[in-house]
Amino acid sequence: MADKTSRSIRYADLNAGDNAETRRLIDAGNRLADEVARLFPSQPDIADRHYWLEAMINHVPDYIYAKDTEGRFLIANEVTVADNGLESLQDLVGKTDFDLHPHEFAQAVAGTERRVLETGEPIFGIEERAIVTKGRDRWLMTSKVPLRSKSGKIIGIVGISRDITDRKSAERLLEGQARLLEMIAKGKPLTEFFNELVLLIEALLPGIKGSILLLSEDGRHLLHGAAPSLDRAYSAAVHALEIGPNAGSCGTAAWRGEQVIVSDVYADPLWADYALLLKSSGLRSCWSTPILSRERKVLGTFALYAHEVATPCEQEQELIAMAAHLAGIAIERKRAEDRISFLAHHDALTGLPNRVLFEEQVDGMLEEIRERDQCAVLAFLDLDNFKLINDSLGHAAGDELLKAVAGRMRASVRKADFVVRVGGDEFIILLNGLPKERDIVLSRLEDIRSAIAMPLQLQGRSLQVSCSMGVACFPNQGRTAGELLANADMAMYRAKELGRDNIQVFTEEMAARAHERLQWQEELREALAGEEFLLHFQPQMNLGTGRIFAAEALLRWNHPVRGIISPSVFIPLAEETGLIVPIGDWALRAACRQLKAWQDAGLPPLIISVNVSARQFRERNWASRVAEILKETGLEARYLELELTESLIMQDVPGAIATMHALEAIGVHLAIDDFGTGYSSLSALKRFPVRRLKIDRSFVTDIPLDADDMAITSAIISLAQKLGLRVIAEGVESEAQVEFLQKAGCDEIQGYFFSRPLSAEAFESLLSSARP
Ligand SMILES: Nc1nc2c(ncn2[C@@H]2O[C@H](COP(=O)(O)O[C@H]3[C@@H](O)[C@H](n4cnc5c(=O)[nH]c(N)nc54)O[C@@H]3COP(=O)(O)O)[C@@H](O)[C@H]2O)c(=O)[nH]1
Repeated sequence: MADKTSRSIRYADLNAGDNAETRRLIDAGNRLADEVARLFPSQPDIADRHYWLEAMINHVPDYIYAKDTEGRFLIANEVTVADNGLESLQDLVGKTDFDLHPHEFAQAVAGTERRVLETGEPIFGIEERAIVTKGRDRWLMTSKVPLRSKSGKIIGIVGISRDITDRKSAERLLEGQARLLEMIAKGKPLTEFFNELVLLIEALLPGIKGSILLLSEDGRHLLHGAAPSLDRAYSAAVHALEIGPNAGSCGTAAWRGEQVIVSDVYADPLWADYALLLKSSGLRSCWSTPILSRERKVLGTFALYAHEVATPCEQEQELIAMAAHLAGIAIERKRAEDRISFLAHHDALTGLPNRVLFEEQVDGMLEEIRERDQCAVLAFLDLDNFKLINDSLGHAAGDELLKAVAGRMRASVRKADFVVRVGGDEFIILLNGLPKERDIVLSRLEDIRSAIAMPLQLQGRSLQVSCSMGVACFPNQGRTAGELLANADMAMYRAKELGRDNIQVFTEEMAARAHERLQWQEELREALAGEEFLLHFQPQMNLGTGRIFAAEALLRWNHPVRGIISPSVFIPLAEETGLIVPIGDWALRAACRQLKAWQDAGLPPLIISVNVSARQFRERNWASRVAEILKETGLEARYLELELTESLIMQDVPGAIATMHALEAIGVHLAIDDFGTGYSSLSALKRFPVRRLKIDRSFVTDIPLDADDMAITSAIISLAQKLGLRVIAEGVESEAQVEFLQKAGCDEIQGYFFSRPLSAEAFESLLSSARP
């Protein structure tokens, strides 16, 4: 039983039996009872009270102290003594903060205390920095009150300070993280971000130094990222370090893809080749952690260096993990941004800069060239017949061709030159810093053209592609990028006009022609709106019966000032602008309406033949448009024949065949115009649902003088006969030609020999007079 007669409650006599656990409890209880009796005697005296007080303040983990009016320590608890690096209270008493701490810090403390002494007002809960615990920088939350004598006179201050370093660190970490995340969100440069990150970790782990290294694109080397506090010479020596199984902490961490802790670089074999590099910095241990992507690919390393032989504690490991994670996010984000920016400024297929990048940089480049008083050349380049290759070999082959050509262009120019893919098969080349001699400039461009024209293998075939180039020189033929581009474009247009596969340098004459072309285009638009177009009709005659069986509708432009204009002048312009589509529709509608009117007027039955341009024919659902026009005009489809040129069909044979079948289904007849000029193969010809071949005028013109033309014409006629097609010769002007054609077995003729194209009224009279 417990002894309740004294203040000391003892359990000494309690019988614990054989139970060891119970024995231990009884012993602990007795020890506690002895301690309580010692601390709280039944009759405490002054000395006891003093002792209690001292025991109490020594149990408190906060710093408690009193100082006189001169800032000298009078008394302090044990933790204050110890954390100031002293053995006993006697060592502290009489000393001031100036004796213990750096001047700047002591002055700040003295200032606060002076305020308390002078005002007599206490100060509660201020935050102040302190250097305690063997020189470690701490944060304290301090309250100071005046110390008064019994008479109420202020004789010093009493202070109590709580170490809030951990809380401050957590706050600083949070603030730092927020700042870093903001930097990522704002897309700040990576070096700036890395420096901030390393400095934050260094601030949280005093004495520790950090570094970030980035894995090179080839994945073999580590490149300098940031090391704001490390020796520059060391950072320089580490830059481009090859990663490997024994390449220090960082090289090995990047190689293994896992953390490598080297507590003593002088003793660890991983550092055998590198420890000397650290010698002058006094660093001893290095802990490196790989920075990983979301797919856990190594992007770089985050390393901490300490001056002692050490391994990271739990808190340090947490900070390392956080830093490596944030660095990973920043790197990935930057790479994604770079990729987006690259895609926005480059052509995805060829990797060449695109027009956006060109426009962003060209003015700056021209400015530099101007400052250096040099010349430059801007070439606008277009591949010849690219569409034909694309359509005949397919888009994949077209893409391959573009990539190959882009590579050849890039390889033919210097690094400082600019090769841009504008779109499709169009490119811009800007050659910098050239001499003024025209011959040298042209020979450089000829080299590029030759490089492009070298044979290349595409889908197992050997191909050669030519290009047309228009050139404008800076500064004489354009002082701004816009002027140069416009002038080079005009020169390129001229190169195309001259049969492609050549280079043309801009001249003022080209500008004048272009200006004129623009004016024509504008007038064409007005012509369509102002109903300035009309049709003439040229009869087609059956050689066997001598009867007019058809009329070809031929477009004319009745210009208010220039008078009647031939379609050979305006059709190419209309093709270029796309105006040929509405103009062609107009011609088709007008031709159908006219024939229907003649039919209604009781004229002999006739076929109306209408020319179709490539652009019109490629229009989506063009066949349905033809059907609509027939419906609208009331003409039966069987009276309409559409003339498609051979070259139009050959641009896209499968597409053309599909549209031809759609037209055939409506009931419209088809003829191949200009036959013999478009290289259609016999096998292709067999697949075209056409009724008539029209021998091109160029073969008829020199009959009967040219034996070759006669041979070709005969061959076309017999080919048509074998394929069961009717054949008509155009451009027939003489009796000799008629005789030859008749003998060769040609079915029909059209030409000035019989009649020139006539106005509707004149044609109507001709038809009426030819009535049987
Ligand atoms: N897409 C469209 N093209 C059209 C349309 N209307 C005409 N055209 C094409 O314009 C080219 C020039 O036509 P045009 O100046 O009318 O010349 C035609 C005849 O006048 C000419 N011809 C006829 N007989 C003779 C001749 O004996 N000698 C000679 N020197 N020329 C002659 O040939 C032109 C008809 O050619 P074709 O169409 O190939 O039968 C011309 O390419 C027209 O096709 C239109 O509405 N849409």
